[in-house]
Order: sequence, then C-alpha cells, then structure tokens
Amino acid sequence: MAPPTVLVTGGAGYIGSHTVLEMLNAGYNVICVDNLCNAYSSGASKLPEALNRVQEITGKKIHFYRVNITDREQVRSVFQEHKIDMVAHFAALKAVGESCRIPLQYYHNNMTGTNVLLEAMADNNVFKFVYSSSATVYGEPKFLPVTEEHPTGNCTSPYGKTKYFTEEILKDLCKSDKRWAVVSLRYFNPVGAHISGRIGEDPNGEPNNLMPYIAQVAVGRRPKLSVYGSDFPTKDGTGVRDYIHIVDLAEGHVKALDKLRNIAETGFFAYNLGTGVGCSVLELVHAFERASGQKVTYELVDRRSGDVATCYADAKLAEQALGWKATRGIDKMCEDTWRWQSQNPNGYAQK
Ligand SMILES: NC(=O)c1ccc[n+]([C@@H]2O[C@H](COP(=O)([O-])OP(=O)(O)OC[C@H]3O[C@@H](n4cnc5c(N)ncnc54)[C@H](O)[C@@H]3O)[C@@H](O)[C@H]2O)c1
Ligand SMILES: CC(=O)N[C@H]1[C@@H](OP(=O)(O)OP(=O)(O)OC[C@H]2O[C@@H](n3ccc(=O)[nH]c3=O)[C@H](O)[C@@H]2O)O[C@H](CO)[C@H](O)[C@@H]1O
Repeated sequence: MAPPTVLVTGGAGYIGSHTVLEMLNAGYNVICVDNLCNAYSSGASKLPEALNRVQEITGKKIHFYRVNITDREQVRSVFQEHKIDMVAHFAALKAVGESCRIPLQYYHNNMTGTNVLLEAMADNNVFKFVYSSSATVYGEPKFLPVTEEHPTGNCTSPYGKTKYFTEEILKDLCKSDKRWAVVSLRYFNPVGAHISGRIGEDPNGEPNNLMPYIAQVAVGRRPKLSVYGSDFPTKDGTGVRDYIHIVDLAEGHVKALDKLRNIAETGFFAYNLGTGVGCSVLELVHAFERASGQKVTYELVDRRSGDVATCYADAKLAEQALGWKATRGIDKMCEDTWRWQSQNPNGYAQK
C-alpha cells in the first residue's frame, strides 16, 4: 500500500518542522504549505531554511508551497495538485500579547484560515485532521493535573480563544458529518530542539517564552532574564509549567496520524501532550546552566499579568489511546536547546 500523503500547514515553523521530520522518518509523504509570516527563508532556495535542513537530515523530499491558508484559491490548488489523505494543521499566529493588540488579524488568520482549509478538505473528500491546540484552552486550572475533562473556554487572550473556538467548530463538524475524524492535540509547553542541532526554535525579536529567553541569555544575545514573579504558592515561588520536549511532541503527532490512518473510528478526540511533571522557572534556569556550562543571569521581577502559578498535564489518556508517552526529561530539553542555540546563535539567519 502506498504511504499516506499528509498536508502539513505551517510546516516551516518550530513545531511543524520537527513534526515533518518525524513524519518523514515514519514513512509518510509530506506536502507543506506555509506563507512564511513566521519562518525564515534565505530566498536562495525554494524551501524555507528549516525544511531545507529537514531534507538534509532525513534525505527525503518535501513538496513545499508558499500558500496563505486564508486564500481559498491557493489552498484549493494544492488539493488539485496532490492526492491528500490527511491534514496536520499547525499554521497560526501564536503570540498572546500581540493577539490582544490586533485581535482581528488573529481571528482572520487562525479562524478563517482553518475554515478555508476544512472546506477544501470536505470538497476533496479528505476527512482526517490533526489540530494544534494548546493547554491555553483550559484557562486558569481549576484542578491539577489538568485532564481532558477539565472545562475549556475560559481563555483570556484572543489567541487562546482562537484555539478554543476552533475546537468547538471541529466538534460541531464531527457531529454534523460522521465522516470526520479529528484529533486535537493540546500542547503544554513545547521546548528543545532536534538532537542534530540543525533545527530549533527561532523566535522573531525578543522571545516571549521562557526557554528561548534563557537560551539567548546563555549565548550572550541578551544580558539577563526577568523571572516573572517569585511569590507564587509554588516550591520556590516561581511559576511551574509542564515543559515537553519538541521531539516527544512531534512523535505524538505521528501517533495521532497512525491512529487516524488505521482506525475506522470517527469523531472528535482531544489529548493532552505533556509530561505530567511540573518544573519551576528557577529549576529550568539551573538545569540550563548545568547543560550549557554557561551562567544564566536573572533578576526577580513582578508577575506577568495573566500568568497562573502552576499548570501541568495529566497525559494518561494519550498513553491509553495513542500509545504515546513523553520520554525526554528537563536535562535533555536543555541539552538539545543549547546545542541548537550555540551552533546557531542567530537562529536560521546567517547574520
Ligand atoms: N509553540 C508553542 O508553545 C505552542 C503551544 C501550544 C500550541 N501551539 C500551536 O502550534 C502551532 C505551531 O506553533 P509553532 O510554535 O510552531 O509556531 P510557528 O510560528 O513557529 O509556526 C507556525 C507557522 O505557520 C505559518 N503560518 C501562520 N499563518 C499562516 C497562514 N495564514 N498561512 C500559511 N502559513 C501560516 C508561519 O509562517 C509559521 O511558519 C500553532 O497553531 C500554535 O498555536 C504552539
Ligand atoms: C500567557 C502566555 O503567554 N501563555 C502562553 C505561554 O504559556 P506560558 O506562560 O506557560 O509559557 P512561557 O514560556 O511564556 O512562561 C513559562 C513560565 O516562565 C515565566 N517566564 C517567562 C518568560 C520570561 O521571560 N520570564 C519568565 O519568568 C512565566 O511567568 C511562566 O511562569 O506559552 C505557551 C506555549 O509555550 C502558550 O502559547 C500559552 O498560551
């Protein structure tokens, strides 16, 4: 039987590129679309740099199209060009603060883009869909660890709401037409890089998230980390999160695709992708210092608005239903982040 062909949206981004690599290794054919709004391309090659490197690492070919998923005609042309079996949908704008300043752009890109994609799928009889959701759909945790049964929808930012609203659309779609099989993967805090050090997280401008900030301090690009809050009711007063290695996360997607490929069951399924282990900001800082041999200078400052004290996953459902479990711990996350950051101090761009 020919290997299934998966259309990957946002495949040039951080999570998309790592997942494409694991999908190729697992034998899937991959077609990527990305409009490069948050991915680096040198212009010299047709491929964005992350995907160039994925091809180098795997020795396998990726079909790439520079497509904006909000553009109906562009999306349709990809479905006409290829016989697609499944879709893994990563393309989205994802900065929480920015989404509060420009909500309409977030709703257009993330909601309209997803609708256009789902319509093109239905028109082409493609009904298997893996969606990049987030722990943000749970809002402030009412209990810990957070299970998939935890209520969703109490999101504070337009970004978070796009993740929640999209899940609701997907549930309605599955109710309306029994051909749809949707897996929504709710990521906790993805960090780390591929073991090769060739691909990793390359945020534009000042990082919003903790791990890329720590890595840029360690490599000398930024003078110090601000630790947001040291008076939370946690083990050392700093915020506790469930960091998950990007390769574990990518493997979770392959398991979700395997499930959709092999099982006739349809409907909407949501799974947490996390480790179940909480790690504080200071624990991560110290683990990074050990892994890199560099000092990470930090200053304790006020809390960031909207941050919760503690959030970590119950990831047992993904283990039962997908046969997936995160295996890489905090030290490995730091070691792999450092390899990527120290070998590519300016990310993909050769500055
Ligand atoms: N990184 C995280 O911490 C995290 C956590 C939870 C959920 N997610 C979700 O995972 C997905 C991937 O996140 P990421 O961290 O890899 O982000 P990323 O910005 O690195 O990747 C997203 C990619 O989508 C592309 N894109 C955006 N809008 C597009 C459009 N309209 N048409 C085509 N391409 C478009 C961007 O150019 C980028 O390459 C997103 O849906 C995000 O919301 C991320
Ligand atoms: C409010 C917010 O942005 N939420 C997003 C952020 O979750 P999180 O806020 O959980 O992730 P994060 O990496 O921004 O922060 C993790 C922890 O580090 C702390 N911290 C962070 C940065 C820094 O410079 N100093 C510092 O102390 C922060 O207070 C928190 O306790 O990222 C997630 C993915 O990774 C999701 O996309 C969330 O929606």
